[in-house]
Amino acid sequence: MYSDEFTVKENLSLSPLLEVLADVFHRYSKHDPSLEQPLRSILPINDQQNALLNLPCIDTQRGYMCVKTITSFPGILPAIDGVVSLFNSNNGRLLLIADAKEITARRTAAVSFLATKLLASNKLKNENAVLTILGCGVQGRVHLDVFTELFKWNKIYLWSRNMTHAINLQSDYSSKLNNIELLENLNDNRILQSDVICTCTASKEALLSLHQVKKGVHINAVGSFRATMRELADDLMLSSDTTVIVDSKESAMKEAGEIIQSKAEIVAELGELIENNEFCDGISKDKITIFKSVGMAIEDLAAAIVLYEYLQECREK
Ligand SMILES: NC(=O)C1=CN([C@@H]2O[C@H](COP(=O)(O)OP(=O)(O)OC[C@H]3O[C@@H](n4cnc5c(N)ncnc54)[C@H](OP(=O)(O)O)[C@@H]3O)[C@@H](O)[C@H]2O)C=CC1
Ligand SMILES: O=C(O)C1=NCCCC1
Repeated sequence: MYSDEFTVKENLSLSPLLEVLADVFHRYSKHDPSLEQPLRSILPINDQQNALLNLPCIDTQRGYMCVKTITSFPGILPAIDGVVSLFNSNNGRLLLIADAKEITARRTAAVSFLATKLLASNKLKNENAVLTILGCGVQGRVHLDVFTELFKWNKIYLWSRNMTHAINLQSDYSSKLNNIELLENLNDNRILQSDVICTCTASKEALLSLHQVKKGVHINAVGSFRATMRELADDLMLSSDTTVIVDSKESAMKEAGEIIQSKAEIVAELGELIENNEFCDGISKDKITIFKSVGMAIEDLAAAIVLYEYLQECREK
């Protein structure tokens, strides 16, 4: 079975995806032996900027194995291209090949939302909550999509290095959302109003420092996945007001520029927060929470399972 970009978009529902993501993140952080995920390989190509990535994992509890093979060519659109392959872990049969662009986009934004729910649930109870998205490429767009499908924000601010990209995104949403405003630069004081910020850029220099955000803000830092990339400044990473959570400690220490360069302490993995209300409730409202993701194979596995099982159900009807 092959699912193209359009099929993935139409059939990968967020609600079951969030459930399966929570389960695999929880089991990953518990070192559940039925879930195996080695470190992914990132093979740089010539100039060190482009890369071939391979992300495998096996989930014998659910009976699936998954491998995503993608290229990352920042600057050539789409920057990410490739496929996700899902197999049966009991008999080795290939079950599904799906477009990796759409799976990567949606599962990454869904993970950011899951982190926001766990670390900033108080913000999602506030009807005046403000969302800011930095970077209006594929990830910025899908973060806007997912974050507005799952929550009603009072105000949304968009910024992109190339302002036209932010204008285009605002305009594409104009029939659905009339509360989007543009930020012309990152010194704009309106960033200080943000309750949740998603940084979705391929930047190599910090875009956000401590003085640009308010106490109690939650940040999903999505963009960096190399030691040389970063979106957040050292003072933000190292402040005594900041709690840093990552998707995987092993991956973050190898791939997350902010963590490697600042040497910030990682307080926990996202999976450790699931079913741990004590930890989440214990984070003071004044704490800045940062969820730094680099991306993991189990996220693609979760998306491929949800998609495959839904498509099977449709076939059987
Ligand atoms: N954590 C995870 O799981 C995942 C992380 N990623 C990473 O997220 C980032 C965004 O991916 P994606 O949206 O697919 O890529 P796109 O190529 O679609 O978009 C790139 C974005 O980065 C911005 N950008 C690039 N360079 C700079 C810079 N020096 N300063 C500020 N902004 C910059 C661009 O701004 P503009 O267009 O306005 O110039 C654009 O908004 C990438 O680094 C990607 O590798 C991707 C998938 C999963
Ligand atoms: O997890 C992924 O998939 C990716 N992570 C970093 C950038 C490329 C895609």
